[in-house]
Amino acid sequence: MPGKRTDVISWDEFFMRAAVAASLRSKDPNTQVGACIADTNHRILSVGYNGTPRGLEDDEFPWGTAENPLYDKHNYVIHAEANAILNYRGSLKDMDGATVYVTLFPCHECAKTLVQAGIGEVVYLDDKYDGTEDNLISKNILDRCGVSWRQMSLAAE
Ligand SMILES: O=c1ccn([C@H]2C[C@H](O)[C@@H](COP(=O)(O)O)O2)c(=O)[nH]1
Ligand SMILES: [Zn+2]
Repeated sequence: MPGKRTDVISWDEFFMRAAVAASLRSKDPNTQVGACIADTNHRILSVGYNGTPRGLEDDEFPWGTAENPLYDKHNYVIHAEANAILNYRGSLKDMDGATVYVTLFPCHECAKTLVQAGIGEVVYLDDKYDGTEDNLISKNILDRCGVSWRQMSLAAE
């Protein structure tokens, strides 16, 4: 009898690759973010990426930053983590203790939202805003609220 395959990808890699796949849908020319929420039974609950709110045409959208807040993408884009939570159609109870896999370390607004949704762990790929005020606040929120965070990497193909 042939043995089973053993060189399968880990759960971490599986969920992070789902987050990366979601990020490929983002229209943001500067930073594409994907998020994948997996529960404690290794089930994917939801995925999301950074994009415009439904109804706001992302082809006509000004995807840059601007001094005038009216024309700055940051004031319009829904973040990947928020989209992943909002895309979920089940009970929020399912998110208790779940892990979010994100391609970018969550901002402080997302950190608050993740905490409030019951997420227990954040696994991220990139932390390109490490050390900024927003990033420090985010880490402070996660630490104080008992949400653990760790970085992982994906092997290049
Ligand atoms: O927690 C986060 C933080 C940021 N994003 C999104 C929002 C924007 O579309 C980009 C950031 O753009 P920059 O040009 O790098 O400022 O990333 C997110 O989805 N989640
Ligand atoms: Zn955010």
